[in-house]
Amino acid sequence: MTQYILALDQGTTSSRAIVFDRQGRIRRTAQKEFPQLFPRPGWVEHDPQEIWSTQIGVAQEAISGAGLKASDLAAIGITNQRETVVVWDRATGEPVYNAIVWQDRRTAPLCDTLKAQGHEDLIRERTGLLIDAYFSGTKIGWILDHVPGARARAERGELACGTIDSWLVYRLTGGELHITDASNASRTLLFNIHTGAWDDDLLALLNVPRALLPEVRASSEVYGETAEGLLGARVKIAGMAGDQQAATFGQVCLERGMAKNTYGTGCFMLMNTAGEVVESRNRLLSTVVWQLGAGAQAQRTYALEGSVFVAGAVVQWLRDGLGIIRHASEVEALAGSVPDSGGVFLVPAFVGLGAPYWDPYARGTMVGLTRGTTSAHIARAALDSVAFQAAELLDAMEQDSGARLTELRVDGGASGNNLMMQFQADILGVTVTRPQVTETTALGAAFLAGLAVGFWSGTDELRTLWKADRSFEPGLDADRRAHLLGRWRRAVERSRAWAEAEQD
Ligand SMILES: Nc1ncnc2c1ncn2[C@@H]1O[C@H](COP(=O)(O)OP(=O)(O)O)[C@@H](O)[C@H]1O
Ligand SMILES: O=P(O)(O)OC[C@H](O)CO
Repeated sequence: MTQYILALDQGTTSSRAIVFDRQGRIRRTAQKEFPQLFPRPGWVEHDPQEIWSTQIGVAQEAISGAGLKASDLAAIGITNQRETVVVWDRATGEPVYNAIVWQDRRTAPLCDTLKAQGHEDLIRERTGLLIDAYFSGTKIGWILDHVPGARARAERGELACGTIDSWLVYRLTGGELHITDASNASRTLLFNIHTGAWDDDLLALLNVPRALLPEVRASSEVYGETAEGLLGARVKIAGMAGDQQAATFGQVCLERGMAKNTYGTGCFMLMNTAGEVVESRNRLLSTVVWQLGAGAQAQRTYALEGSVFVAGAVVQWLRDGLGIIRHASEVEALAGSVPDSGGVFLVPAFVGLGAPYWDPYARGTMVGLTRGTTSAHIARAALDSVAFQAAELLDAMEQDSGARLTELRVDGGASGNNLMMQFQADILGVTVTRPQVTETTALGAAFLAGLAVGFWSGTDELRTLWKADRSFEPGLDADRRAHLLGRWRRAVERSRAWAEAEQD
């Protein structure tokens, strides 16, 4: 009997594969990092072949490491770094260019033009997004315009494009399926989140031929099987969602008003708004969090999202840029060696600022330094900055949704930092709860796949599988909280528009 689900989690810095059992517990994990390519300042690329080879490699390793065979798997679920796009030749499967990664800023000038032409309202209304180089649409246009012959080949239907989920399914099925799911499609700037279809006006605006695009499917359904010979037996591919949406599912935030925050490279807070697209007045995104059922039965659930570009990455900077720690895990002891940041505020706007500012020209800033400032104060300010950014997201989310949060569920690599999680609860004034399984992104993909093949009976069963590990209760009074947030906002103001000024 098939007792396991395999989740493939293709992230920004590594490919992971995790085997889950019926209790939602991890049986085996395999992970492999791959190179980040920075061909020019502000450009970030991945080699799509490397994405594929690391992903299939860890899948094989996880299955054999668990002492299993592919025939022991009930299904595979896929989750992925979002917005990153690949364009490839339909006949040969060869990419025509590297994957352009979500962090890549090369299309910022084009986005400025689209904004100046007044397209922001149309885009917000149809896609729930705003105009920013973060999303896939302008990246696809860039590849078509810069790879010789690509636009003509795309128009003749010879090329295919897709986010990383599409690319993996295409390769897993031996080129049989060219599909995506609604949660990934909703990050492209080309997808109408109300109708659940690619939008001709947006395709025309961004000059993307329809023939390039994948078919949009539900997040939980049997799409097909892995190709013969790939894993030893053919396995059903039955779940697909963008990583932040999958984490929301893995945290079983299934009710309206429930929210999760994932602390990885960046930090992404999503609040379930059920069947309603809530229009943000605070520059948050509205996004499809998952689609269950297809065709006339399609049921799309939406979320408000706040996207912060630098969270755990600020700790990497302390390690690699400043050299004040050797391992990310050392930051807690260093930051905990002082009672607070000693008045230092660090705004990690290394690649501009995401929500709610969306300022591509902001840059990192440190204020409040004195002769008494030490590396410990800087480490503390770095951890505080992650919590302050999340607090601004929650504030915006509560205003937009009218919901008052009682608990924030947290996950991701940096959520293991107890000092940071305690400060997060303090500065939010809300209980912060960490589950036993913090690999909730992969768990969510497993849940979506498992539901489609009847491995789990339904969402009620999933609710029983989620278990809290530790809760952090808020301990700051409201005045102190408001004071610290006020100072943080002053620091943010000092970081804004810096790169723009430099160009003048
Ligand atoms: N103890 C810690 N405290 C703070 N940040 C940490 C800690 N351990 C790891 N991190 C950060 O967490 C991130 C890795 O988390 P992960 O969820 O694997 O990210 P991603 O999926 O984006 O690659 C890194 O940016 C790292 O600096
Ligand atoms: O790969 P991660 O975990 O850094 O997530 C990246 C996000 O999906 C970008 O939108």
